[in-house]
Amino acid sequence: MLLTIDNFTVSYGRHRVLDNISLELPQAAVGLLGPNGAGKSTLIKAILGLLKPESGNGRFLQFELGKNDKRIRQYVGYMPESECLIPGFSAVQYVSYVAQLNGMGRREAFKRAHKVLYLVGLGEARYRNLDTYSTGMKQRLKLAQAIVHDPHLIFLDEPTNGLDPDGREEMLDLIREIARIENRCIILSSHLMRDVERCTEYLVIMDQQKIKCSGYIKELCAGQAHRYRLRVNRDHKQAAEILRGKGLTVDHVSEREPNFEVMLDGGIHARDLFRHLTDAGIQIRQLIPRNYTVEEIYRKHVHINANAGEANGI
Ligand SMILES: Nc1ncnc2c1ncn2[C@@H]1O[C@H](COP(=O)(O)OP(=O)(O)OP(=O)(O)O)[C@@H](O)[C@H]1O
Repeated sequence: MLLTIDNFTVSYGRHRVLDNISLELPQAAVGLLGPNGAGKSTLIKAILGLLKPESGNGRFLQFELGKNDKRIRQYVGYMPESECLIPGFSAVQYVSYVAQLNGMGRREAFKRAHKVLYLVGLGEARYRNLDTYSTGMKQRLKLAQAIVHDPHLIFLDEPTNGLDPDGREEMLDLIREIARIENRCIILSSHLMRDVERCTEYLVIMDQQKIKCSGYIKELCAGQAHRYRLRVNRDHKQAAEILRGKGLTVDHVSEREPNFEVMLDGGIHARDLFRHLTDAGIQIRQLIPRNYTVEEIYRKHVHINANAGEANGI
């Protein structure tokens, strides 16, 4: 296990943000998904020892949380959501400074700083004063300081915040590249489903101070029992009507593609579909189990009000 948390409770004053949560994370690329204010950043800070839980304990690799904070931070990189840059520094000064804070010697720190700045695409701008950086460049710089000491686990808190669509795609590509490095795990916290879907394989959904669900995305999204996507050779709307007329549940009839979804339950078999449609001269080209999307999993666990769709990346 990468990380285990048992009965963590964290509050800001009287405001409880994590309520007795327990979690086990495998060595994987993990997506931490939840609406604004769900407690994602708070969880990360508590794991890093930046906030003290009122109760509970946990382990990161072989280290007990809360007792080995300095040691843990050598194995962990953190790209915070908030601004963490030092005004007046150049990028190379800043990143090498962070490397030294993580215990690296001065020479080695500068060497690594140059390397990671090239990796995140800031090689040409590495001597520039970071106050002159654009938002996209600052996000890349925050990523560079998180990986400079080659950590085992990298926390990425809302890494695409403030980026335009191109910048966002580039950042997600970069994260995927970094996550592919052997023995490297990431925990990507976001309220944007697409970011999590693009970069991670294991999902944790948080809402209202609780962990609502966790598991490998593949398993969470595995086929819904009885629900199939059906593609036909022609006139799929007529095909859908025919099956409805036979008492089957049909929905998601596509406007553009010749397909729709059908439930095979209550004693109805695939052969019945073939029979009903062949009688009307329509052939079935494909019949495949329909998987959940991450969005559907999310909606199952998190109440989304009508105006929050955009904020949740839906
Ligand atoms: N320093 C603080 N003092 C008091 N309350 C805080 C503090 N930091 C966060 N909170 C509150 O704790 C709750 C959880 O905040 P947190 O930042 O952990 O959520 P989040 O899931 O990371 O949200 P976002 O996606 O907006 O970053 C929110 O209600 C927030 O207002």
